[in-house]
Amino acid sequence: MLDVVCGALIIDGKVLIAKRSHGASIGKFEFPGGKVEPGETRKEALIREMKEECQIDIEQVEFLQESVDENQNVHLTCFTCTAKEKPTKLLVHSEYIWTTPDHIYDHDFFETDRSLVEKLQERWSCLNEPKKPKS
Ligand SMILES: Nc1nc2c([nH]c(=O)n2[C@H]2C[C@H](O)[C@@H](COP(=O)(O)OP(=O)(O)OP(=O)(O)O)O2)c(=O)[nH]1
Repeated sequence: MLDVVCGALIIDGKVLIAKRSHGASIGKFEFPGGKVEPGETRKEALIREMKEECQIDIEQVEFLQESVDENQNVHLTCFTCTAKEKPTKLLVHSEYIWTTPDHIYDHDFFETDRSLVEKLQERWSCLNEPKKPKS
């Protein structure tokens, strides 16, 4: 089973989806991410993939949901995360779209991610609550 991690990057009340520019699923939208390498934790893998694919340092990395696709033989783990800066350069994707969970499937997005997107919808209002100042 392929161990894959992906990141729902949330900035300014929107989540990033990215279009694959190569490989088997070219043209499909996904959450950026990739395969976990030997010796890495899943969180470490996501931090590395977000740096490689989007040139950003992610923060507040929190487990969201996992799913198993028996057909593709993929175990997918999704984390929510944020960053100080939005990615500016397209490195391995051909397009970035900032959207909300309700509109992710307006695009040709991985069906395997359905349960991840549902969990993101459930958590969305919490994730976007303004942070209370510390007293
Ligand atoms: N990144 C990512 N992959 C996903 C998602 N949903 C989903 O089924 N996948 C699948 C597609 C691929 O079979 C696998 C990820 O493989 P990949 O080829 O992107 O991984 P990678 O970046 O490490 O690959 P590589 O090009 O370095 O070999 O997981 C998703 O939301 N994000």
